[in-house]
Amino acid sequence: MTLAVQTLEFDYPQRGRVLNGVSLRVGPGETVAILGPNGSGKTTLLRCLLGIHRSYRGTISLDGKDLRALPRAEVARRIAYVPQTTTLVFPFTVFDVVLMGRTPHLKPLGTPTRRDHELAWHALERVGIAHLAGRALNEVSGGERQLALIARALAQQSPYLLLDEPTANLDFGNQARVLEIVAGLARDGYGVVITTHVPDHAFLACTHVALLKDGQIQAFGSPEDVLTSARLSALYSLPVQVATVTLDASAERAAKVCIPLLGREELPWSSRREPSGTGER
Ligand SMILES: Nc1ncnc2c1ncn2[C@@H]1O[C@H](COP(=O)(O)OP(=O)(O)OP(=O)(O)O)[C@@H](O)[C@H]1O
Repeated sequence: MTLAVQTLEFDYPQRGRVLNGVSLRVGPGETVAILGPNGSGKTTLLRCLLGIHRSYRGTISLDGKDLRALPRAEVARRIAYVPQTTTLVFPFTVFDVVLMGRTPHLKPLGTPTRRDHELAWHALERVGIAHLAGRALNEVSGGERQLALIARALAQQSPYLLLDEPTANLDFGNQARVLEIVAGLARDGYGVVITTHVPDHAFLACTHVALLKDGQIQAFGSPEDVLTSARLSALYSLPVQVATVTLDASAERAAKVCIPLLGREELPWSSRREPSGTGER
């Protein structure tokens, strides 16, 4: 049971090669963060994984089957997608939009059942916006809309979820809540892929991380192994320090944080740097 990408290449006709030799995989209980600069190919990769871009070379297999050989409805039942933004022409309510997540499970011309309604409510409650159910999606804030789109994907109950910058429009608290949801989904056995511009989020919520630059994977593995100062500095072309911050006086609880140095010699707050060769990455 995996969503596996092997030596993927993709070209846009006017742009040329955008993905080059990309390989990675996500299985149940795993969350892969794709990190990379603007324009490195993250959204294009997600679009290939969703079967939207089909003219790629290489292979994408979904639970052992070639993605391109699967009917679109089957792909939709197995992979849910949370886009960066959505604008709706019609004034659908938040609840309507979440209920649309059940569409791949409906019979042709079928209408949602009571169970579908229950699953939509459950998804709204899980992301903490049940109180917005009756509001028009176009009239809630950008962050609330993002949470509604995540709820729609949860209602879809697909074993794989792809989220394109799920924390982009969210305030600090909602970013943490979404990361908690993402980590919880993996614990519940989903396979999750997120794109993000925040390396710290990979430390906080992901089991794996893939670094993508100019359409090529620079490294793939656990955040602990992959997110080093050297790799992040090369990825973003600026000095980045990965530091370990202790969370209590006994230093038993610690977290890794990624800090762009912005020309500073010293880090801006007290932190425990790991010995050279292990933490000083
Ligand atoms: N429809 C398209 N036609 C032609 N070129 C495109 C198209 N969509 C994206 N590109 C180009 O492909 C490259 C990768 O774009 P993509 O959106 O996948 O990057 P990204 O890593 O998701 O970027 P960002 O972090 O800014 O969202 C960019 O150079 C972009 O300009």
